[in-house]
Amino acid sequence: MSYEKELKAAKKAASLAAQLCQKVQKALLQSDVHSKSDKSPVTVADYGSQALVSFVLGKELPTDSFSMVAEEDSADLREDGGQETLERITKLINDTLSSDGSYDLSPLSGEDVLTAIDSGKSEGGPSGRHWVLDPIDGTKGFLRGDQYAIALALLDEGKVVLGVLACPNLPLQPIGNSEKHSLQCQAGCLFFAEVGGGTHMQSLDGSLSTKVHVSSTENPAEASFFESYEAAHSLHDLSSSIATKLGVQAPPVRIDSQAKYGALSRGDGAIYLRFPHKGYREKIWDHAAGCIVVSEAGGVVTDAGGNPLDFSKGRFLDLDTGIIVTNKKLMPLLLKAVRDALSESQATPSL
Ligand SMILES: Nc1ncnc2c1ncn2[C@@H]1O[C@H](COP(=O)(O)O)[C@@H](O)[C@H]1OP(=O)(O)O
Ligand SMILES: [Mg+2]
Ligand SMILES: [Mg+2]
Ligand SMILES: [Mg+2]
Repeated sequence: MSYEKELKAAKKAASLAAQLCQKVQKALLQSDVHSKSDKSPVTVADYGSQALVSFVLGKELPTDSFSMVAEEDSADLREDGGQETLERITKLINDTLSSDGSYDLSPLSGEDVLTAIDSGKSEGGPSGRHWVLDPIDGTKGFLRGDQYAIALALLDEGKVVLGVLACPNLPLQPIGNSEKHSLQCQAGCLFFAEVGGGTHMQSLDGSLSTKVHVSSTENPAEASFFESYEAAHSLHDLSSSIATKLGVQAPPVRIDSQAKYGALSRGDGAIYLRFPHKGYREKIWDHAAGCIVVSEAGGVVTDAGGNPLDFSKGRFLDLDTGIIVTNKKLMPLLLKAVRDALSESQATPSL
């Protein structure tokens, strides 16, 4: 089955959401940042991106029944004091839509925006089609002026069939350890993948796309690895122990968000290690788009036990310990290094 029209709609939605986020990141005001009940940050751009993606998918695919599993909801915006924030979000969306000019419509109201945000409340699951959206993945990176991604995927009967990653601060050229990238001179990258069709990358301002492939290295000594920038999101000591056991020589490349999956899909590094602190439950929107972008580029994404990620279980991933990503040749060696490091860390709980 081809998902051509769905992929076209997803690329349009993620690109417009990226424009909205870029606008906010350029003029970021502290008043645009709020704390959610789990103390994680959320900004007008997270809400605006979610509403815009929902709105664009509805416009581009008017005949499809619409179900979406997305990170944000409108509860905080509906509370006393949320009105001013909602007005900012509504203006951002209307400005983005009117400068794009694709749709002939009257401006959206605050109520339209709340409804669009709440269209992301689906539970997903093994049957039917569900869009899966992280409107800003890596909000902490976004606030620091670093990497973030708009991550949109489509689940069909429990499988990820397409994924789009808009990475506004990721340069088109390969990234490595040393460079600090300037935000001014870049258009950013759009990665997209459809099941059986490979992974492609283009610039967010619409250049021709190129097919990308993961690194083909078989030699761990030549492989560099990605991990979270935030130590609170992934155990850096454990990654370092895995990398040492594997024989990786380069220091970790630490960047925020699913931009790591995008960078990996074009061979910037060969490995991604993600080991959240005990008790953290991974959400499907944090991996669905990244997972297909890497696997269609020839990579493998599994949990720490070597099992493929199962996106059919609802809003959460139900997995063994952590997530690891690499190419097919390195995966057996990586799995062994992970097993060894994990059993050592259980013997030495400070790791
Ligand atoms: N305590 C946590 N541990 C692991 N991941 C987290 C935690 N809190 C939030 N996240 C999510 O992890 C992802 C970022 O991970 P990374 O470290 O790879 O940038 C984001 O999806 C972020 O959510 P959000 O979408 O709100 O930014
Ligand atoms: Mg968040
Ligand atoms: Mg996220
Ligand atoms: Mg998010």
